[in-house]
Amino acid sequence: MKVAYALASGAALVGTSDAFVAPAAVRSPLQQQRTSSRPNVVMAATAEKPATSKEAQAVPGGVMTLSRYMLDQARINTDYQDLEQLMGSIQYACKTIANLVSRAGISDLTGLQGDGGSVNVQGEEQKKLDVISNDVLKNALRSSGKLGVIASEEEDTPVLVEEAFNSKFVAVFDPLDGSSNIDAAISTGTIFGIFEETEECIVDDDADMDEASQVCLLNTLQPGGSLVAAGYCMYSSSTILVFTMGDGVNGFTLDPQIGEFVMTHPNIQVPKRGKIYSFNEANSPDWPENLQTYVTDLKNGDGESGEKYSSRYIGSMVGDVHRTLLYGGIFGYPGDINNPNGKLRLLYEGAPMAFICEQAGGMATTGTQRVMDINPEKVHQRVPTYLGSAEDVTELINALKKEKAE
Ligand SMILES: O=P(O)(O)OC[C@H]1O[C@](O)(COP(=O)(O)O)[C@@H](O)[C@@H]1O
Repeated sequence: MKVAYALASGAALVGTSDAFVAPAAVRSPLQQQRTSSRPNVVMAATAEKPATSKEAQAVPGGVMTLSRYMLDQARINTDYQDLEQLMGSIQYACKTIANLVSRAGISDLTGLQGDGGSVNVQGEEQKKLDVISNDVLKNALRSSGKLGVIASEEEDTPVLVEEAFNSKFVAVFDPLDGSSNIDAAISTGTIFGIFEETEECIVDDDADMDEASQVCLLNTLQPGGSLVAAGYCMYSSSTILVFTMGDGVNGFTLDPQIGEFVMTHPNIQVPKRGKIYSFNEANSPDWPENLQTYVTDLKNGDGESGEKYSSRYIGSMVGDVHRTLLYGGIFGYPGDINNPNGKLRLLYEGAPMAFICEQAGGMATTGTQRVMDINPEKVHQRVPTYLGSAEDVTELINALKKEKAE
């Protein structure tokens, strides 16, 4: 029996120190049974005394691999068994994409897809690796048998997974985020979000398939607050997979020697405040004046902390968010006079990253509301996104409330 549910928009933020926890009333069965499932080492970790990478890795008889971590979760809490299998497919896909990305220049995988290039539904030129990564992830997710519907940046519309009707999950993903950087071998990444399928998507044998598939396709349009898992895999000097299942955030580094993701970043906690801002300032002339003032103040040390901030911007959301989670500060892609909703896509960029950031003790906002509270209307809709340290994001929200120059 599956339970259809939706996150009550406007649910109050509970407890800023630890990651946001949806009020019990609106947590899915999978979300409700989470508290008791972290391995002791990670449980013992605190912001003050986080478990060292060595401690987190060291488990009886070897290292804490992602596979082992998920097996532990599924043993502790049977509701994780389906997610354990799904994460198996996701990590396989990320290892494959990591290998393709690292050999792109060697195996002629740089450059645009097809002769004369091809564009996706958003009019963006597709890189060869955009298309290949999309296929790798789609096939891996399909083979899990756990997915009914998938939505991808590289697919015009959500795709129904015929062979998995009566499945359990919906996956949304950006197979190769920051692909504009791929030919320069600068960090890129895969972003994914997992929702539970809603009741309406259970299809009886004699159901009208077209109607059913329409309903199922709509299943992808769920708010971030309904995510049951989200993560990213960064392809950079190391390949690091960071994810949450709604009870904290853990990071695993791909050890090429054993071909396994090994836990290296247990219980990631984003610092309460940072000293780095990360925006594409080339767009600043088109930004709202109060945002321009906010960034100028950070530069001059005229912000709340009185610290002079530094600027870092890779132009790959995964790279910029990963650094922000570890070092603190604020990353954003604001709306501006030309693009009121900015550039980042809500469903497979904004919402999954917001879930991870909140689970790590940070915040994620559009400037006026939690990114996680937005009910998507379109699969590829964009959303202004600011995320990072709680004190930095709060300062930004207050700055955006300020009227034109006082
Ligand atoms: O070049 P810009 O305009 O600063 O945009 C960079 C942003 O666009 C993105 O590359 C968009 O993602 P895709 O590469 O998946 O289309 C983000 O990763 C990044 O944060």
